[in-house]
Amino acid sequence: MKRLSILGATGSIGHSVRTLLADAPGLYEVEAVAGGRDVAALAETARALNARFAAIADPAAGRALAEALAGSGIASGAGPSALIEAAQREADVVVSAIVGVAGLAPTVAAFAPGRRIALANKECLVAAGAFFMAEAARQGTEILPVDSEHNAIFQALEAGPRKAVEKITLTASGGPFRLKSREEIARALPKDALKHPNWSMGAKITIDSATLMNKGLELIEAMHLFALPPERFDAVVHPESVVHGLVSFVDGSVTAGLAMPDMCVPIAHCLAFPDRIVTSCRRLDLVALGRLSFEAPDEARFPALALARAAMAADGMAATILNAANEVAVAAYLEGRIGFYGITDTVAATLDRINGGPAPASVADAMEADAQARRAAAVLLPKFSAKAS
Ligand SMILES: NC(=O)C1=CN([C@@H]2O[C@H](COP(=O)(O)OP(=O)(O)OC[C@H]3O[C@@H](n4cnc5c(N)ncnc54)[C@H](OP(=O)(O)O)[C@@H]3O)[C@@H](O)[C@H]2O)C=CC1
Ligand SMILES: CC(=O)[C@@H](O)[C@H](O)COP(=O)(O)O
Ligand SMILES: [Mn+2]
Repeated sequence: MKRLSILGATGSIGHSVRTLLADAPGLYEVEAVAGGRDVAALAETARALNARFAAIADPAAGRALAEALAGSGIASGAGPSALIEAAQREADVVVSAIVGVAGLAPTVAAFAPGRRIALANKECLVAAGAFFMAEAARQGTEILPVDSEHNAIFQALEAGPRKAVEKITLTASGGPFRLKSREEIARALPKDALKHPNWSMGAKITIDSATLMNKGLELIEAMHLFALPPERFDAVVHPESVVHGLVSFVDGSVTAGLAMPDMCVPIAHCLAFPDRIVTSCRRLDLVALGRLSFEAPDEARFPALALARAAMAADGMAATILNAANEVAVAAYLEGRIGFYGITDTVAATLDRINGGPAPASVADAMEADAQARRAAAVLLPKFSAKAS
């Protein structure tokens, strides 16, 4: 039986992977699972999946994890070295689903000849995309996109040669504030921003969807995954989240990936590719849906898109800075320390403050730029504390 390891096993993506493993018993046995701080959830996951090894990022949680796994025969470890061990243990496929740039080092550590990375963590590609893709190719590691839009595009691209691709379009739900005024959005509380209209996801990506930064990050992610220049990528708002991505070819043909908004679908594709497995994922019923609608994103109410596009076009570490500042600002917003527009204000101010530099050529480069941006963003945050602009 093939082996699977799951980095970020206790999160939203991790749960969808569990659903699929239950749908397809006998497809994979689980080698390693890794999580951040939640010992009880990680121990429960490791036991349920009968994993051989469990790693927790919190260095102080090692003893608690070992105790929670006592009698199970599951080995465990804590801290950065344990995460690397989880990533490097023998496995055919590694699911990369840690949230944030924290996933970069373990994901790169998982690269190995002939191995597949089922990549959910988009921040890896935003922070260090050129290095990440080149290193995967150098090591003979296959990168398959789990992110719903990129997975749809990956499948749609099979319809023609890369040189015949005119444009790639990602869809955006528009988030919970699609129909709200700028004034209403400025007052939005985390509890409102966390109500995604279509997807149930972790907190960080859900806030990114509300600002539309998620789509900005995804444009950068797509540029690295599909190796086309920035101007070939576009985003369109599609409130139903049924069409996930489209590929326009030079002859006027357009291929698209459709599915109900259920991460089970792209994950199933990544786990089975090039085969297909029978799943319990939600099925698409066009008649029941009735209509699919599309509109242009409003970049005035959602400034994140323009910030991400500028970082995408700038060759260098702008996207690394953007990602780090966004992570800091989203955490501050969730803690009630800044207003909703404080997120994009912090990102813009951090990008203004740091004078660029070359694109990261290693994980260490990326983490150094990330740390520099976090320090700058932390200094800038108080400027936006009372200002629900
Ligand atoms: N959810 C979705 O539908 C989609 C998610 N993605 C991407 O997938 C990634 C995961 O998203 P999602 O599952 O929603 O996030 P969640 O917040 O639900 O889960 C995050 C996971 O990462 C772990 N984690 C957090 N911090 C660290 C750390 N410092 N070191 C190691 N592990 C850590 C968490 O552990 P713990 O539980 O202990 O905190 C948890 O297992 C993100 O990059 C997101 O953008 C992409 C497309 C769709
Ligand atoms: C499920 C998935 O892939 C998310 O990235 C999703 O796209 C978020 O929704 P938005 O389209 O609102 O950003
Ligand atoms: Mn997505």
